[in-house]
Amino acid sequence: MQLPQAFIDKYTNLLGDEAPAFFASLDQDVEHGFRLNPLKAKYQDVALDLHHPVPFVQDAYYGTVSGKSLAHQAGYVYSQDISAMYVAEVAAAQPGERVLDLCAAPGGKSTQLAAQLQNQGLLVSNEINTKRARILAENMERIGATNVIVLNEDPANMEQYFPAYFDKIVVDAPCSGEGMFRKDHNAVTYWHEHYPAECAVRQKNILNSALKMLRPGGQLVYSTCTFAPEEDEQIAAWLLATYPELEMVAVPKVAGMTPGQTAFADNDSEMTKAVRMMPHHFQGEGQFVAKFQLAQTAPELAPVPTTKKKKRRGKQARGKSNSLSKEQLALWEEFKQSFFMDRGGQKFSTNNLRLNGNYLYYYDASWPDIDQMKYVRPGILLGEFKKHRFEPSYALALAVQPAEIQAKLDLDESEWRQYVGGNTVQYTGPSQPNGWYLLVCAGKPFAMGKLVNGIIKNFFPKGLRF
Ligand SMILES: C[S@@+](CC[C@H](N)C(=O)[O-])C[C@H]1O[C@@H](n2cnc3c(N)ncnc32)[C@H](O)[C@@H]1O
Repeated sequence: MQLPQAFIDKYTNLLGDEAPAFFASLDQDVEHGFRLNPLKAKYQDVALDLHHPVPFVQDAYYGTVSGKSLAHQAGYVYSQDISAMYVAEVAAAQPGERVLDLCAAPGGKSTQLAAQLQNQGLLVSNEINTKRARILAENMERIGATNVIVLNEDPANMEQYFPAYFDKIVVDAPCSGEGMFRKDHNAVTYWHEHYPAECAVRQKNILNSALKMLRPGGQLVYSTCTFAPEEDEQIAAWLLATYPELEMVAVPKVAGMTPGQTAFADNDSEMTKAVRMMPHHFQGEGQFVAKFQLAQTAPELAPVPTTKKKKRRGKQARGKSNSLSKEQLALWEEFKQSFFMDRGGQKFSTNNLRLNGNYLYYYDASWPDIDQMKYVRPGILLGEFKKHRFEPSYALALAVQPAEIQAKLDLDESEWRQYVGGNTVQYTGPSQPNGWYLLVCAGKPFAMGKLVNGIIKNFFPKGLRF
C-alpha cells in the first residue's frame, strides 16, 4: 500500500523501533470475525464453524459469514471486525439500563449492546447521516431487538431531550480512520496531515453533547478506529481536563492489546487505562478504547431546557402519533388472536402501541417522548393498516420467537431461497387456512408470508431480496 509520506514520517517518529513492523502490518490480511445473536432462540444452532471463539468477546468467533446465508438474513449473526467487537464488550450494558449509542451506523456496537440488554431497558441508536441511519435501522430490525429506538439526529439537538438520562453512552466517533487502511486501501486517499486535528474538533463537540446526556454515576465509552494521538489519548486527556467529574476506568487488556500511551498526551499516566489495538500486535483492525465514569455526585451537565421545543422535523417525523381507531384496534386484535399463542399475552399490549400515519409501532409507554426528534424507527414496526385490513411487517417476523407463535409455516432451505429471492412458494405442508403466517426455516423465523389457497404470497421487502 502506498502510504502518504507525512503519515510515514509521523509514525516513524511516534513509534520508533516498532515503526517498520507497524507499516508492514498494514499490508497484511486482517482476521475476520462474527458474533452470534443471543436474542434469537437456539441462537447457536447455525450452520457456521464455531470452533474458533474469540476469547475476549461474548458469542464471538473468528471466520467469515455470507450475507446471503439463512443465519445472516434471519438475524442470527453479525459480521464484525475483531477489534471493533471489544468496544461494546467494554461498555458492558446491563439488562434494564438506558443506553445511548451516539454514532451508531451501521450498527456493529448497537447490535452488541442490544444483545447485552436482553430486551430489558432501552437502547437509543443514533446516526446523523440519514442514509446510514436507514441501514442502521435495517440491522437493528434484523437482530430482532424489541427495546430499540433509531434516531437520525445531530448529537447537539439531542441534548435538550435527554438531559442526564442515560446510564451508559458509547461514542464510537467519526475519525480519520487510519485503522481501516488495511481493510479499505481507499481510506488512505482521504488522509492528510491535518485530518486528525480536524476530526478532533468534531469529536470534542460530540463528546460535549454526550456528557450532557449522561446521568451522574453513568459511564462513557469513547472509541476510534484510528492511531492518531490527537483523536485518541489527547481526546481522553482533554475529557479529564474539561470535566473534572470524570475519571478513567481501566480497560482490561488481553493478549496483543497495548495500553494507551502516556507519551502521546503530555505524559498523563491515566492514559494507560485506555487500550490500543495496533495491527502489528493484534489480529483485528486498529482501534482505541477508553472508558470513563461520571461521579455520582456530579452536577447534571445538561442545561435545563428553557426554550420551547422545536417543531417536528424531517420526513420521518411527519404524521402526528395518535391512537388507533376502533376499526384499527379490532384489526390488530384479530391479527393477534390468530397469530400469537395466547393472543400474545402481555406482549405488544394496547398501552404500548403507537400509530404514525398508517404504520403501527410498538413503543413502550415508559420510553421518552421522541415526537420532536427526527427518527427512523420509533420502536418496532408491527405492520401497516391498509383498507380494512392489517398487514404485519417483516420487522415483526424478526422480533418474535417461534415458540410464541401459533400461525407458522415451516419451509425448507430451497423454499427459503425462493422466498428471499422475491418469489411465491407452493406450500406443501399440512393443510392450513388462508391468512398470515410466520415463515420459519430450520427453526429460524425469517419473514411473514400470506397463504392464499396453498400459495405463499411474497411479502419479502423488495430492497432486501437476493
Ligand atoms: C466509526 S462510525 C460508527 C460505526 C458504528 N458505531 C458501528 O459500530 O457500526 C462513525 C459514525 O459517526 C457518524 N458521524 C459523522 N459525523 C458525526 C457527527 N458530527 N455527530 C455524530 N455522528 C457523526 C458517521 O456518519 C458514522 O456513521
